[in-house]
Amino acid sequence: RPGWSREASAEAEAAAAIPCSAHGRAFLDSLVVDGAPTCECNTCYVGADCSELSPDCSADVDSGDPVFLEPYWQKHAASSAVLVSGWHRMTYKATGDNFISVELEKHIRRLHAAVGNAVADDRFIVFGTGSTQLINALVHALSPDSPSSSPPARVFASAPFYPVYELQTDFFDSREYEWEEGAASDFVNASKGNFIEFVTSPNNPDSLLRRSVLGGSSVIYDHCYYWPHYTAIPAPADGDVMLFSNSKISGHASSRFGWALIKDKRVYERATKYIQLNSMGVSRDSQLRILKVMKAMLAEMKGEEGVFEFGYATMRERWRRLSSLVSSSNLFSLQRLSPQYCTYFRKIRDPSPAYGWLKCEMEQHRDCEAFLRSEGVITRGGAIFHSDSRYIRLSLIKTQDDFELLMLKMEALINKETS
Ligand SMILES: C=C(NCc1c(COP(=O)(O)O)cnc(C)c1O)C(=O)O
Repeated sequence: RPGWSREASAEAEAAAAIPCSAHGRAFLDSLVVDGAPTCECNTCYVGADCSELSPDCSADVDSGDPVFLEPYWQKHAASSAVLVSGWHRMTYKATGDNFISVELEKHIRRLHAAVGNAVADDRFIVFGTGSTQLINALVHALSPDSPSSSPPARVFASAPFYPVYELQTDFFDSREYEWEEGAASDFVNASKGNFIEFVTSPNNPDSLLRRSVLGGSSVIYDHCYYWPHYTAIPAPADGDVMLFSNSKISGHASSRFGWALIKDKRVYERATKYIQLNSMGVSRDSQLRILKVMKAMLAEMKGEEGVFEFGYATMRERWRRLSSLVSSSNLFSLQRLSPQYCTYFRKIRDPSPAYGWLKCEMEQHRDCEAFLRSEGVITRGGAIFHSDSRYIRLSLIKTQDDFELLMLKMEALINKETS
């Protein structure tokens, strides 16, 4: 079958060549008009080629949609592309047990070793459709496995926390576990009960490095952001249960790929069974694509062209600009982050968080989300993270257009309020 890939390659190159100004792109599966994929524009940009900026359009910094890395992959087009034949891996089987690609597992372990952000050697691994699918899988795996004879596990996180932990625990509503409201300190002295604590480090929404309040073996460490673009890596994470998401590493949230590193064999077996019953593993097409992306990241590791060097430079500059603007007025304040030694970069590195955790300091702006929305900035309100409505989260990981629009609106707002 020589030359069978020529048509697929030509199709992909043609879509990539469709001009969408610097404010959009066309994909192979974009909406087709007159026989060709159409441009998908960044927020507020319109027109066939995304070249027009809509007047009075709000900056949208609500979701943690990691598109800030798109330019990196456009620059590394050749090393990150993969061409899928029509007969590629049609079987349910993968090369390893539990629907796992052996090569992808190998590369994940190489990535942790190269970055030094987690102890992976004596850990089992479970793949998930996004780390989102693993959140409830791990709660199940850490809960009592005979709910009729033991009380449900008490699941909690310290505010402000990523709301999906509670939303899933309530939604799946099992006899094995239940969500506990309240501050972690409420539980520290409680003797009874099997606790499951979520510890997000760096945390979403405030990007601070965190430790467990309870300690012990039933802590789910969510290290979704524990990578050099967002934080210093002081030492390899060494928790019994650690959750990672490729969405925030390479930016490919669309491939829905995450993994858990688990020390205890029984916990690993229960999480694996959950994934088998829930989805029979992660799409093998996604595993193939993420394998190619990981190979590309590892090939450029520590070089000028590394994804972490690119990501850090981008996020550090965004934080520098935002924090400088915010400190120029007394309307707002941001979380305090200080430079810290990073074992990956082998230097003290500046803050470069994925999110700004902004407080509206004025009494009249108590509902900070509503105030900023009225000024043309769409954010995620603090109450969603079980915090005060005086706080809002600003996503700093979207496109450069999104960040520039945010800065434009914030500058105008600060100038107006302080003139
Ligand atoms: C997209 C967003 N969060 C993703 C996320 C996830 C889910 O990521 P996945 O794309 O499902 O792997 C898990 N854990 C934390 C702490 C997260 O922040 C968000 O907060 O806007």
